Amino acid sequence: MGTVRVVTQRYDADRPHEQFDRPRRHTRPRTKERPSYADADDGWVVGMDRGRYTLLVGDDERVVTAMKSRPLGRKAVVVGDRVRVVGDTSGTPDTLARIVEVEDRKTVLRRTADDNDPIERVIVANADQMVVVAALADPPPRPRLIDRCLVAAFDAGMTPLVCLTKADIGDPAPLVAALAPLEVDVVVTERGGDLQMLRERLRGRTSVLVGHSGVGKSTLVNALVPEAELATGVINEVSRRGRHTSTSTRVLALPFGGWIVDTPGIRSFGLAHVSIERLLAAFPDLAEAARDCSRGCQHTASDPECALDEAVAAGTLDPARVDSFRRLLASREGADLV
Ligand SMILES: Nc1nc2c(ncn2[C@@H]2O[C@H](COP(=O)(O)OP(=O)(O)OP(=O)(O)O)[C@@H](O)[C@H]2O)c(=O)[nH]1
Ligand SMILES: [Zn+2]
Repeated sequence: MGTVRVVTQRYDADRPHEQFDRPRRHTRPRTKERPSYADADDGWVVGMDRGRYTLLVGDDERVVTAMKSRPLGRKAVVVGDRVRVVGDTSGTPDTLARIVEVEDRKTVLRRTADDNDPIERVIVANADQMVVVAALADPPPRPRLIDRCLVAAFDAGMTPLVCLTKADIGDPAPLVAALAPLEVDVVVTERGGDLQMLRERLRGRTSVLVGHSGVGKSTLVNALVPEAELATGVINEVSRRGRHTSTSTRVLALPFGGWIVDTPGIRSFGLAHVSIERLLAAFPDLAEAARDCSRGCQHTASDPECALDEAVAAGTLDPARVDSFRRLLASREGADLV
């Protein structure tokens, strides 16, 4: 299993533990009906493969294999979940622990329904940043796809970061200008360039990388996590079988602190469920202005008395920002492949 190999090959052997500003587990919301497992350990799901979960358990982050326990019923356990685990959590080879509780998720990234699987499913939980990787050339950028990824990030509750690759063969200026009104952070990379800006943005966070084929995701991951390359072959082998693509999501530890969630299985996002209100909430200034809209206003350019237009006319809102928001709203329709 690729996951175990990568996760165990962490760099922290020669680094003080404190330097890893990883998400902590101290807040553990509980619901009333849940049984309390006083003796359970806290775990973090970093990989899954056919019903077996790879967890990091305890402060020493032992790599433990676990299965779902019966009380969880049909509740899904996904990569990124914070869980409570009982049984043998020593991490000794050939032992199997049991996941008894799944903590409330801070963020959820959903994969769209498709012909093989008509249900929208959570693929990653609790990531705090989505890195939208897009090439400036070869393949040419697809601005609408970037917009769709941004909608998915806002909906999931993740901070978006756009990473524009291949600046050695393409000009970032037009895309950077198009993204500016959204106030999304952008980093630009190029062949042979250093990745310091990107590292700064990844440090201490749990980031999901998304982007369609050929944009340079693997190149980035391999540069950021030297050991990742080792596992790539394993992952590709798994994905090629087709059926298991969605189970090959893995978490990679960044040598400078933080984590990358590698999701080769994401082909498109389900955005149909994203409400106008949810998207609007990601734009506090627009949300404020839209409080003056009539009930049922869809905030599009064709809504007759949208308060966003009134605020633009009054000079209190940036028209480019309103246009960009409307562009994102419109991008929810359609089903571009990532
Ligand atoms: N010119 C240039 N080429 C790059 C850059 N980054 C990656 N490439 C090339 O782009 C091609 C695709 O890169 P990958 O890293 O395999 O892209 P990917 O997004 O992982 O694609 P999949 O593996 O298909 O998902 C490779 O030939 C890379 O060498 C860059 O910054 N500049
Ligand atoms: Zn409106």
